[in-house]
Amino acid sequence: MKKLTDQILFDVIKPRPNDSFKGTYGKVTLVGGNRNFGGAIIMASTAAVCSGAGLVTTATDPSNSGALHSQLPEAMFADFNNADQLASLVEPATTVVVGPGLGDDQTSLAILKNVFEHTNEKQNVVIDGSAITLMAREDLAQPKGNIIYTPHQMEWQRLSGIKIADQSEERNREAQAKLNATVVLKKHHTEIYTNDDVYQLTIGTPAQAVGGMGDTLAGMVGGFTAEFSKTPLKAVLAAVYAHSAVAEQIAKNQYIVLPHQISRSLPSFMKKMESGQTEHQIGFLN
Ligand SMILES: NC(=O)C1=CN([C@@H]2O[C@H](COP(=O)(O)OP(=O)(O)OC[C@H]3O[C@@H](n4cnc5c(N)ncnc54)[C@H](O)[C@@H]3O)[C@@H](O)[C@H]2O)[C@@H](O)CC1
Ligand SMILES: Nc1ncnc2c1ncn2[C@@H]1O[C@H](COP(=O)(O)OP(=O)(O)O)[C@@H](O)[C@H]1O
Ligand SMILES: [Mg+2]
Repeated sequence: MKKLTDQILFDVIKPRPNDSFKGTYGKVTLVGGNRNFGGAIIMASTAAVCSGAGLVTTATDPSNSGALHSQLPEAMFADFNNADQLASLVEPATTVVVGPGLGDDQTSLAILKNVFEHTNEKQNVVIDGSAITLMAREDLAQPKGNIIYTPHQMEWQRLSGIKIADQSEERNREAQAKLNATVVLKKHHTEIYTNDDVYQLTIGTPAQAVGGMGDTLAGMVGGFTAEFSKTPLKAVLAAVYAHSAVAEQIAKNQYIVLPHQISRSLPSFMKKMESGQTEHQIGFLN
């Protein structure tokens, strides 16, 4: 297993070219947030915006529109029940993020199927939370695209059939190979399984063990893969590393880290990273 270091941040986060505009930094369409879990898709969307994605659209239950607009005016809203509109937002996206707070009822399933029918090989498709649970339960085929799963251990058990206690590197590798997808297996010291290698995060803190932390990671993976689209795997690794690096900094002064605090710290964190300073050399929050 290769240990991730802060080098991945410097490899990926570079100064932005002067001759660029929002279109340079990709489009992210996020799908999720039923009536009960609106917070999940708002946290994911916040992470995508704060990561620097050029354009972010959130397809969610209409009851979340007011909260989304007031929390995150940078994001556009769409009703995820409008099948044609949803399809038209999935098709042009650089990255689609589906699952945070989607829920697992029949409406959630219909929305997920619609998303899966409209992705294409050129896109990154981040499959998180309820979308993983639904795929496993309903035995849905994997959609087209560069697929990135972001399961916690129970979601990985559902998807791979490997019980949490049996989730060894060898067994996880076998399951990843069958999927032919990137798997970000979230836990303390998250592991990332890819077609070529297995990476391990060696940072991160139990102060991150709060609801919404994974929703935020899914949005960051969405934002980074859209913004740094020429190197999608490195973008995933950098997102995973940055998520915990920022959390560690915040946890120096806090017992727990609120997920949205990570997102809101990203612009200043990424500014420091573009100049090649390590997060240990600088107090980026100061
Ligand atoms: N504010 C919100 O709207 C929130 C919405 N959420 C959404 O709620 C939906 C359900 O997700 P949940 O993960 O809560 O529920 P799940 O039922 O999918 O998973 C939780 C179950 O897995 C078990 N488990 C075992 N190992 C675990 C591990 N390493 N990490 C987490 N759980 C582990 C837990 O004990 C629990 O029984 C998702 O769509 C998610 O995005 C959650 O993210 C919480 C916050
Ligand atoms: N003890 C821990 N140490 C480091 N990271 C943790 C710890 N507990 C949880 N996390 C991180 O928090 C996130 C939890 O994701 P998830 O369970 O999907 O949360 P949610 O669905 O509530 O947003 C993952 O990124 C995981 O790695
Ligand atoms: Mg989750």
